[in-house]
Amino acid sequence: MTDKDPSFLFSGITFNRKKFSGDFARFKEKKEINDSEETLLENIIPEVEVAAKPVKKRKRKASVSDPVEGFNVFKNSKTKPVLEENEESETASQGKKELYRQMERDAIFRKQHNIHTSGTNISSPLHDFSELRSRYKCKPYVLRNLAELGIKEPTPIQMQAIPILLSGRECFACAPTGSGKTLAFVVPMLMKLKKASKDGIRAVILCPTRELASQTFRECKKIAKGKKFYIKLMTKQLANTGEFSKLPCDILISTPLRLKSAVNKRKLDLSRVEYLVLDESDKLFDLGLLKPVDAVVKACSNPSIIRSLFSATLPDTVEELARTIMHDAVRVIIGRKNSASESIKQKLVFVGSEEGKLMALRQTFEESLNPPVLVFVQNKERAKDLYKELRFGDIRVDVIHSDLPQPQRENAIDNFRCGKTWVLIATDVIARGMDFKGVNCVVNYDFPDSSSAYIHRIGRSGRAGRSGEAVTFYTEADTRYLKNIANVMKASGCEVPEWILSLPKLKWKKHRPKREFIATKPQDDEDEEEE
Ligand SMILES: Nc1ncnc2c1ncn2[C@@H]1O[C@H](COP(=O)(O)OP(=O)(O)OP(=O)(O)O)[C@@H](O)[C@H]1O
Repeated sequence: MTDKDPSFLFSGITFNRKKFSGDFARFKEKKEINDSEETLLENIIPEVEVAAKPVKKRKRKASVSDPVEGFNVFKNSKTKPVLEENEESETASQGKKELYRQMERDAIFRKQHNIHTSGTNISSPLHDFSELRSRYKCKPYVLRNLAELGIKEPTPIQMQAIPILLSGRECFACAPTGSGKTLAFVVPMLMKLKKASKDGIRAVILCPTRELASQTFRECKKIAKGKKFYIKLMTKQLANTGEFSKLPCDILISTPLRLKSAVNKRKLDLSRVEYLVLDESDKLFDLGLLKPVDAVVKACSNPSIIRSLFSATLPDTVEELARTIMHDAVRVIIGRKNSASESIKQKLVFVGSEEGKLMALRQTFEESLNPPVLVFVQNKERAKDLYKELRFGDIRVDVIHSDLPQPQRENAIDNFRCGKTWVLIATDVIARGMDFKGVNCVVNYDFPDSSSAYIHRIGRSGRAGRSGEAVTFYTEADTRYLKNIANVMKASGCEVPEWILSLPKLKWKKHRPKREFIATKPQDDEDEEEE
């Protein structure tokens, strides 16, 4: 990027200050708050949360007005109303008392649902979807569609993220895999957009993979059913030939690369976008995708845009980066940050060497194969190799990786979804966000390259309150990295052998060792045959 074309994520946006003087003043004020790190940390991050940066914990005395976790956030907040009864009129003081009571009720409710928030003046959580109507005048079609999909009660992330987004606040949210994050941003987006319009693109959802983008597209359509919204998926064809200037589009769902290329090459205008969602945000902020994401964020230049970030894993580095682009954002964490879903039974299996894996997998399938099963490997070559080994057996097996043409990738997903395929061999291309109903078991044939990869992979099972199982093979070479996975397992309530927990702590970047070929016959035999 040139100096004239500064990175948005790192340098901030430049816009016409005169034209948007009102908005600029608003941002300037917030920027000043953000500039003071102490103010930010003191006011936004409550002591109960894992702070983005190490902060000295201030000792605080318990008081009667400080009954539950979370409530203190408001007490410490600089924007909080201060009760000074002598100076206040009776009515105003009554109003404030009621406000505090409401805050206290909210804090109790959040505690019951494991919702942790930080930020000031956070909207009360939803107890029930019917509140969308009573509190926010939601149109009946949303409630009707939710009911038709069998969705009765909001999940904790929906309870809190929906009212935050409806109140016009930015938000970064971290909630376990399969906990309903998609609807947590789709529902408020549709409600805020109100009705279809032909005035350019109004909302963008960025997803790291095409499969996830098309799944999110379908989810949006389901919730918008009966209402004539223009919801578009950025397909290859649309990116290459679409008439963007005439395209009516309320919500555009895309991967970053396709969207960036449409913006650059075909002059797609994102300057009117009012809502931007970065789904699987930590993946989007990975080095490989950061540039196109940055370009898209920059192209969405509307100063009143509301951005939100969602993921099941939110590393501190991503949070720090996110803070540089967000304005007065509310942070919502469900349960513990960066933890696996508690409904998954997790197991580690020692297989000795690479050769041992194939035997272990075959044995596992012989003993009990309870489809649908997902088997994750380290890369596409290994996915192809493992598929070759398994495809002639009795098991209905298929494979998905990024070398396959798009229609074949879609077929693999569809066949797995409808039960035609029992075992799907996959690379991490489908490790995030994909919602396969009722995956019974995830096998990590190859050890995941990070603890967040582990959390996302195994999170393809145990979704929406269902139970699931995850088996992770490890070899001698993987042993050094066991502890990180074991910590995730322990935090989600699984038993882990003590010796693993006492292994030395290792700073883990990416564990992607060169692995031997997957083959039934040892490589030496094959060489002999060739000779
Ligand atoms: N309130 C609800 N009640 C019941 N089921 C729900 C509810 N909200 C969403 N679901 C269902 O839960 C499943 C998982 O939802 P979703 O894919 O949004 O999870 P997620 O949190 O985004 O997971 P991931 O982190 O893996 O992307 C979906 O099948 C969805 O339809």
